[in-house]
Amino acid sequence: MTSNASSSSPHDRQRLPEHLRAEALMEEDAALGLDTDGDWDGDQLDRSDRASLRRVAGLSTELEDVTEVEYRQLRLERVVLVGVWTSGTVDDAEQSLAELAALAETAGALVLDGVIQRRDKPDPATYIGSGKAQELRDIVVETGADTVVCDGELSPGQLIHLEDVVKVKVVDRTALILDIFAQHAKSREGKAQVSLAQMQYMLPRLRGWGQSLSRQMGGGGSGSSGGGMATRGPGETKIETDRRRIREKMAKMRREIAEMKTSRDLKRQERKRHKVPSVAIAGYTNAGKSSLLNRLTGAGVLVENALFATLDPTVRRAETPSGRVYTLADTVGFVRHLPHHLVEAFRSTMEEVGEADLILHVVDGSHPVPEEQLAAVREVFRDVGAHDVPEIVVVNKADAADPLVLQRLLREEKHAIAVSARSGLGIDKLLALIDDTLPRPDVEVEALVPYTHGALVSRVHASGEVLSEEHTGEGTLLRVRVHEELAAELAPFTLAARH
Ligand SMILES: Nc1nc2c(ncn2[C@@H]2O[C@H](COP(=O)(O)OP(=O)(O)OP(=O)(O)O)[C@@H](O)[C@H]2O)c(=O)[nH]1
Ligand SMILES: [Mg+2]
Repeated sequence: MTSNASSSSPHDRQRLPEHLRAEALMEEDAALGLDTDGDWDGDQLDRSDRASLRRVAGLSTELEDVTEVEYRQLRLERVVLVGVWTSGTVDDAEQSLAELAALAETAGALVLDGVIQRRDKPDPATYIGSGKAQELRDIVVETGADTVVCDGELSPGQLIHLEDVVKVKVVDRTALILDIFAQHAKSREGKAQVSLAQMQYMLPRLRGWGQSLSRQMGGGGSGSSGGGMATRGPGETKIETDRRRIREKMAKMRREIAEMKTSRDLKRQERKRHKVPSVAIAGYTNAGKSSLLNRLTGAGVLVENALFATLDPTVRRAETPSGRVYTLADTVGFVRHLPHHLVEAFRSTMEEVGEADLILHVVDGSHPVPEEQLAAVREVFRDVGAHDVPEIVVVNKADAADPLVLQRLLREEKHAIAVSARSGLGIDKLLALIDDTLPRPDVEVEALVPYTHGALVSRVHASGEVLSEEHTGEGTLLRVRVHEELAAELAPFTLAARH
């Protein structure tokens, strides 16, 4: 925990509504004198320095037990963000950092500051370069941050070197996203997928995270504060045992995930056999996918102004205005530079998208450049073989969007529609569009089904399209459009059929 004995702990503050949180932050900043005018004397530096050293001591990240890998929480509290800006405009770089800030907040952190460093490429040793690392150390001291979050994936070596300079914990974007996923996964499968990805990420970094050990191995006789921890002699062997046990655990987890996938595949095949068309809602994180699912089906799915609120695929039954039944699946949100381990771990979940009959690609219309989100998501579509599924671009949050951005999107995207899951604007049109785009059952049948065959009539309702229905003395007179299999079952009662 931090050593700032302020009245409200950072944890209390995180649960406040956003606007209040900002106020609370300002209050505390004022109380700590952080809203400084640049006045800085040696005494202050000394004091903060001591304070921050205490923090480091409290942040032992050494693995006590292999199970910690699974349950480890980053426990981010007060963070400073740092990005390396290698290409693109300054706007791009700032947006990327703003997204990192949103990710950090989602993980429960308080963002104190963010800096961008212009470089041709990240520094191989310290990511931002040793001079900048020193400046970053100053910012860390000044703000009282306990963690630095880097906007990229750092090598184990970069993490260690940067930690050595800034003297607080350094994590990268990948670790942050993994942490959010770990907090949000609910189902057994989701949890297993996340811990597999976490272990994969941790494996080469075990030494880096066990800070004292890394110093000992690399730094020689620096005699730094970590030396007293009980990892000296047999440290190397312990790490090796840890690695082996993690590998074994990973293998076991892979098998479990494969089994869970099998049972999900069976369910999906079952739906396919019944020819129920499937629609997948996919898109960038926080675009409003779950809100749209709720709006379209009345399902009570968790909606949160947080990234990656949804991690487990939710499948709901829905009906088109013409009464055709289809399944509607909510999916994991995507984000730029989704950590490779996660794409791998969630491949099976994302493959559902590839097998859908239609994708509702939801994009946040109130974002300044929704095109970037569209492109990032399509990259993942390509990765999981979902590029040839018909797609409707659903530009959501039309209520809050810039009309010019909306116009631009609707012009650029051929199969697009603007809606607001919140206000309901455009939802009727979207429902009609889904109806038009979903594959049609292909046989039109007229049949008189006796009342003793009520179940057959229900199935026609569920998977076919009922054009007319009349209850006569002899049974239900149906004019319907159904797929071949059902047409065969209706055959005994058929009056007329045409293709
Ligand atoms: N203004 C506005 N806000 C919306 C609309 N639809 C959703 N939101 C808000 O956007 C935020 C994210 O909504 P979700 O439905 O959780 O988004 P999601 O795409 O499922 O997000 P993840 O599951 O986290 O990837 C919530 O705060 C919603 O209230 C809309 O039409 N207009
Ligand atoms: Mg969601």
